[in-house]
Amino acid sequence: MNAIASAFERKVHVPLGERAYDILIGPGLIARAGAEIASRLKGRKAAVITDEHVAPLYLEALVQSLEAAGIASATLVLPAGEKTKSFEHLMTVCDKVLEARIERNDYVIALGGGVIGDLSGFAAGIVRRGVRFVQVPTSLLSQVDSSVGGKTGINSRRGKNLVGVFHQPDLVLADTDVLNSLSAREFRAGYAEVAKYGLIDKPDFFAWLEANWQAVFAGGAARIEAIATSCQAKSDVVVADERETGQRALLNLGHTFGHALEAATAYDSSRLVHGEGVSIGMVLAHEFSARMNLASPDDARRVESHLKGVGLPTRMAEIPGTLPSAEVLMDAIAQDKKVKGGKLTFILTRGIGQSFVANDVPASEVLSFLKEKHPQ
Ligand SMILES: NC(=O)c1ccc[n+]([C@@H]2O[C@H](COP(=O)([O-])OP(=O)(O)OC[C@H]3O[C@@H](n4cnc5c(N)ncnc54)[C@H](O)[C@@H]3O)[C@@H](O)[C@H]2O)c1
Ligand SMILES: O=C(O)C(=O)C[C@@H](O)[C@H](O)[C@H](O)COP(=O)(O)O
Ligand SMILES: [Zn+2]
Repeated sequence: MNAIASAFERKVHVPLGERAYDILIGPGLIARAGAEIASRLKGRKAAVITDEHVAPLYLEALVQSLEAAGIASATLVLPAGEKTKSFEHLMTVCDKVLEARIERNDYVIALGGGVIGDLSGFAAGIVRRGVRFVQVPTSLLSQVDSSVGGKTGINSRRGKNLVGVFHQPDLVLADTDVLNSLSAREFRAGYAEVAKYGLIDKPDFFAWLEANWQAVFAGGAARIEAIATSCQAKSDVVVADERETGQRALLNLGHTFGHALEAATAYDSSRLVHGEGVSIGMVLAHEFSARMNLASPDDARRVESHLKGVGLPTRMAEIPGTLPSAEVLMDAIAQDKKVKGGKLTFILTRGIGQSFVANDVPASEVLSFLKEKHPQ
């Protein structure tokens, strides 16, 4: 059992009382996963859930590392892509966890991106009314966002992430080596959520990204720095408002529009992936804020210029295929979990790094804005 950390490793602690946990970020963590889990937690059985892209690359190494630490594992390999966040696959995961006789102190381990993390975390939250959960995030998006904070769930045909529970992980192991096998498109999609933290309330981080994004894409110290800064930013927000009764909604910057676009493309990852929807959504949120005279249009131009510069889509017109009408997009927005008393909540901004939660946003303003921006 080798539990020696790399000199580059970073740790972010999420201080949530009895639900507190560590996020370890750095190279070589899959090989050390068994040792890290066994040194912190008691269970000796795991159900490892992964997808068909990640399994051939990293499943065996994880299973061996668990075995070396005395943790026996059952494995389940699911299809890759957003459509896997479904009731059908939730049943398959729950059944695998029960078949493997995972007890409450044993683990569900999610090895993969946010799709596998959200789905497996949901299963871990409901099987036996909650078993332990370890995240081994393998996409940039899952390392900077979805593995942290305990939001789990699946999509419904009525909208994105509409069925789920809060279930915090017990440990997050973000092995930065595995990002080298991620496609350029998926790396960019994850980067949208990194930029999001700057745009919420860290203007200096956004400026740092504008200057250093090429180093972040290249790997090495700048990448680890960006991941650790993102995890710390997310942890701070989650600790202040774990169940999104208020300020956690800031993490939804760009998501009200983005989620409507994901639903409008029927969660077809070949047309739009989550981070791309967030990129387009963040530009729309900045433009809408300018239209409401809350922010300067220059800020929206700056956001678009950076996201476009790294190769992300920033306009609805860039989504392949035909989009439904602005009215249909509004229907999806009406299902958003932030809606209160039928009134829309949006994350708007007064400028770069000055986002705020706006309740009671007039639906008529949003509709006419969407009609203006709609490509067809
Ligand atoms: N729970 C949360 O707080 C939260 C936060 C943000 C996003 N999300 C959710 O996360 C999902 C998006 O996550 P994602 O972008 O990771 O998508 P994903 O899980 O679909 O992963 C993206 C693609 O990359 C592949 N992949 C993952 N790691 C790889 C690796 N190391 N090498 C090669 N291929 C790899 C996957 O197989 C998949 O094809 C969405 O469903 C979104 O709603 C949840
Ligand atoms: O953790 C959060 O809170 C977030 O909003 C993070 C988002 O990046 C993420 O996409 C989340 O799944 C969206 O949550 P939802 O409640 O809008 O479904
Ligand atoms: Zn997101």
